[in-house]
Amino acid sequence: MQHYDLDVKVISVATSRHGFLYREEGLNLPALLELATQKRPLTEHPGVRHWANVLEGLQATGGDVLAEATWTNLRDAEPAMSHIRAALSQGIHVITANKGPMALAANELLLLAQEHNVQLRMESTVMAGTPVLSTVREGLAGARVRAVRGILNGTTNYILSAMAAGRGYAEVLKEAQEKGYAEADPTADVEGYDALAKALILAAVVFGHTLKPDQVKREGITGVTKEQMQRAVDEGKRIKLIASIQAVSDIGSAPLEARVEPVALPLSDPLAHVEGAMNALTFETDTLSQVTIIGPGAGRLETGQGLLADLIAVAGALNR
Ligand SMILES: NC(=O)C1=CN([C@@H]2O[C@H](COP(=O)(O)OP(=O)(O)OC[C@H]3O[C@@H](n4cnc5c(N)ncnc54)[C@H](OP(=O)(O)O)[C@@H]3O)[C@@H](O)[C@H]2O)C=CC1
Ligand SMILES: N[C@@H](CC=O)C(=O)O
Repeated sequence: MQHYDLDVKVISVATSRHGFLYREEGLNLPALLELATQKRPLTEHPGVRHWANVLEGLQATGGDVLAEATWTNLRDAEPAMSHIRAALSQGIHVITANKGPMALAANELLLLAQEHNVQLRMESTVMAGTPVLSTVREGLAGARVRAVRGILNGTTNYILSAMAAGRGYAEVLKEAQEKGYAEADPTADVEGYDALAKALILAAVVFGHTLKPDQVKREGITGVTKEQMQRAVDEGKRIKLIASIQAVSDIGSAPLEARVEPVALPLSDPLAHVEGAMNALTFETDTLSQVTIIGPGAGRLETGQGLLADLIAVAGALNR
């Protein structure tokens, strides 16, 4: 991190099986990874304090930044919601890849961050490390976004791309899970809930609106048959899971119309050519017409990139 003049010390690590570990002088990450690989308790790391309960550990210790990457829960966003609320209330900056709290309560949590004078950043929640949210926040500052439309789930795009090449659904889903693209429960991917969550996050970040999950029309890809895929290919089309949001009128705070559904796209549509775990999002703006961002939408390294960019942004603000 020399390039950024940044010296990062990881003082806590928490997981559901190992609880919350803390060492003020910093943890030895290669040693922790080695323990995890050997399926040994992380408490074997020398000199750590330990809490079985993550929230108790967090409240008893502290730090500058919490990186929240527990599993995404789109029903009530727990346990991440409690972790994020606790950290922000303690004056700790939060960076997160977790879609649950951002989909259900982005505006409320951003307000909480503001009240405590800390940052809440969430780049990885939409298109993993591909910089969509920072583009909206910084690159498109001042432009009016009228609509967004794109491919927001890597797992389903990976499955649909392979099915278009003649492969079977179940085999490819297993592959997407092995590659770390799918959610802990892949129903969230294939039934369109993950793309819906990202649409809710975009509604909050791009349009400043809080949409509820039942305000988004949702259809996943489990109903897409091999025959439909083949027919689309024969007609020069590709079936993609498309998420779209648009303001219903041009007036400032107009309500939004949002949907997630499989669509047969003609090859003249750039989204038809987005393959595998790649994602893409087109912003319809008043000043630049269309701006499209294409990049990896899933994967552990790709998600880590988004968290790293958020961490560097938080550190940059701390150093000013
Ligand atoms: N993978 C991807 O492509 C992307 C993922 N994301 C999001 O990033 C997050 C992490 O993804 P991924 O690493 O793939 O997910 P995993 O399901 O592989 O890991 C989730 C982690 O959360 C830990 N955990 C669960 N409950 C708790 C708890 N109560 N307290 C502390 N830790 C807990 C688990 O601990 P343990 O190991 O002990 O079970 C596990 O280490 C998810 O929210 C996901 O939706 C976002 C964009 C892309
Ligand atoms: N399961 C998600 C991971 C990233 O958000 C996906 O497949 O896109």
